[in-house]
Amino acid sequence: MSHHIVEVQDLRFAYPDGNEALSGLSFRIHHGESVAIVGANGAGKSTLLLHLNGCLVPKQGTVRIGDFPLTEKTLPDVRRTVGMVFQDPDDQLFMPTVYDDVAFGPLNLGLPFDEVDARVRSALATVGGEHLSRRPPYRLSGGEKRAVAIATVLSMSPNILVLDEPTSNLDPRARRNLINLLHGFEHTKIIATHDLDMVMDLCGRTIVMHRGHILADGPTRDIFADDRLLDEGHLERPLSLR
Ligand SMILES: Nc1ncnc2c1ncn2[C@@H]1O[C@H](COP(=O)(O)OP(=O)(O)OP(=O)(O)O)[C@@H](O)[C@H]1O
Repeated sequence: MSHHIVEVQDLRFAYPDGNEALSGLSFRIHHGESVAIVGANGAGKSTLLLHLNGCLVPKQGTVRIGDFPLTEKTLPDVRRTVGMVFQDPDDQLFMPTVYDDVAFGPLNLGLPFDEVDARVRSALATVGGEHLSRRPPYRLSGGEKRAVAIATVLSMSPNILVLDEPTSNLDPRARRNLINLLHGFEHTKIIATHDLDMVMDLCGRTIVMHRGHILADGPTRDIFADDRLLDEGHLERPLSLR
């Protein structure tokens, strides 16, 4: 597999109403990097992430995941490689029980039942959610739903984890647990977030988006030390740096 595990070149995207959300983005992310995507509301973060696991297939520009250019044909390969945790866990949980939700992906891969069961148990244990196994997802709290949504992705053993606003609506303890969990995930992580303190803690590299463009891409510490850049990107220094 290519060591440029994610490669985006001149990616452009407009929603059907003509709203241009991505105006020509290019970057490469290597295996094992932990990269934050930050920027004001409407900067294009979620739209970019949707292109990384093929929820949106590039029409202008290219996305490469490892050895595969992302096209309709390579979608199954890309989805096996990239695990996407959506902004709203309700978009990810739809089965009658937590167990069924976490088992859904591995079952679809055609894995034998024992292997599916082992993956479900391991993924739920990783997020501290074994006790939720038989519960209906719609009855869980926001933080519990988030943990289970992450388990549904971990059970697929992805090489790349893409998370959209993973700490939103989490209480401080749940947020800390999630950050610890993500520290333990050694593969590539790409995280869109407004939680700049989490970025300081977790991501060595930060990409700043502004109105569909990349405003800056570099070491997180350098980005957050640049007041002019923060101002231009409508961002504020993380609390831990004030
Ligand atoms: N379904 C849609 N139809 C039309 N325009 C959309 C749609 N979804 C998003 N947009 C627009 O695309 C642009 C980028 O939105 P996007 O959700 O990617 O931003 P974001 O950086 O993730 O924002 P936030 O921080 O608020 O989640 C915005 O101008 C937004 O209004």
